[in-house]
Amino acid sequence: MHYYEVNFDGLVGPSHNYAGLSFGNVASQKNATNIANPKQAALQGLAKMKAMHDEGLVQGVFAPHARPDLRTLRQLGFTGTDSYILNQVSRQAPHLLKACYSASSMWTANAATVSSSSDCDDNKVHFTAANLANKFHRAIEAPTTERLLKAMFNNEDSFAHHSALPSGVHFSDEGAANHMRLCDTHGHQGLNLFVYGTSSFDPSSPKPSRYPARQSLEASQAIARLHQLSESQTLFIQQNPNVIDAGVFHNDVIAVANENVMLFHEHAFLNSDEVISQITNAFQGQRPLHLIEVKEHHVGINDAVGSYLFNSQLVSLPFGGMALIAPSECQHHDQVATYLALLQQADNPISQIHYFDLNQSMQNGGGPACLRLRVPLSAKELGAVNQHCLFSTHLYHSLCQWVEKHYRDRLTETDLADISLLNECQIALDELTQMLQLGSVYDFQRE
Ligand SMILES: N=C(N)NCCC[C@H](NC(=O)CCC(=O)O)C(=O)O
Repeated sequence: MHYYEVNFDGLVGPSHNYAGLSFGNVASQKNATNIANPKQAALQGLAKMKAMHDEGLVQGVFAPHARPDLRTLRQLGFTGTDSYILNQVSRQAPHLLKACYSASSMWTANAATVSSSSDCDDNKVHFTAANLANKFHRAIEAPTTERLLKAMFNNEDSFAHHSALPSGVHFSDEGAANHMRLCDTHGHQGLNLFVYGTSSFDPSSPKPSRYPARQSLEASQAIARLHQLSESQTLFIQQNPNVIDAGVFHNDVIAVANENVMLFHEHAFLNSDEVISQITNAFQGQRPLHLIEVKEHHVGINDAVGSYLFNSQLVSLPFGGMALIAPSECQHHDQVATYLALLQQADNPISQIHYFDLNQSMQNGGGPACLRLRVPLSAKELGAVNQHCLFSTHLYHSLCQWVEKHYRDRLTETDLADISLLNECQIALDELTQMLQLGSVYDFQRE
């Protein structure tokens, strides 16, 4: 049966802003005081989805979360009307208002870990929503993510949903951003690579010293168990703590894989030579494995973090070959652009490189690969997906009109206390859930 890799891109929410919330994510901290343009951010994301769809790939849309997260603010002791809560929190705890207003759910590579039915014992596609325990503004995402996933993949014969792992740092889990899969084609058994920052239970495990490790080994192990993955086809690989300290807060900032190709930086993993031989030995595919290592003298770690080269999407094209979907920052970085030109010429399946302007998301540390959740699906499973969440030219036009109608083109911290922003967000999202036929997934629709 034919299999597809469907990319479900996070639609940028109407409250997209820069709040400096992610310690260890260099871009988020650097741009903390920038003025955001939510309208442009959403349109940039939609342009990428449209281009992927036009390439002949199957593309999906992942709805944003409702912000501000009033349920969390009430849980933290704020009471009264919505407008009173906004007033109180903006005076007493502006950092909480920023956290509860973040549009961070746009980075759907962190929404969940997904396993192909070809890899799971029960032949279902498995989803575990990420608890995102390391950052408060992201740790509040899991309940809505779970609801959205169930509304999009609403079929018990094909899909198995798991709740987020226990909250707290021990099982800190950041989803698919730390998972790669190597295989012949999407429908074949894959080799699952879980990349973690450190172990929470083994004090001797190496750790970064400056920035936090956001993925724990024990979280990755729990997901492999929940998803019924074969032990021989699952590897747990430790990230190099030094690159975490250089701003590589997720593996997808330093490595990307698709089918039989993995593009990675020479410093991505701890004990890299050993990791490479483990991967080579465990890979069961028939096609040649292309492990493309980018050397420091070609692209230094800081240039990789600055350009987000490895946060490109690597996709198989319908008529053969692969395309690298890179942020335009790579095109404007001399050394990286030179490297990519060489990569395209070299003997490997990467035949095309496309650049996208995702600058609004990039300024918060979210490149092309952060903005999408990959879901490998057989033709039958694809038929079981909520079809209203699959991209089409018609949906593209409807979503662009919806963005034009509801989104602001300027948002700063002071706007967050304004009740009219809250109302605008709720009206927009209510309309969106009807367009995507998601049902009442948001708290404000359920109260
Ligand atoms: N690499 C992947 N897969 N995802 C990128 C996530 C970026 C996100 N940035 C933020 O949450 C910044 C929000 C702010 O500062 O306003 C984060 O650090 O979790």
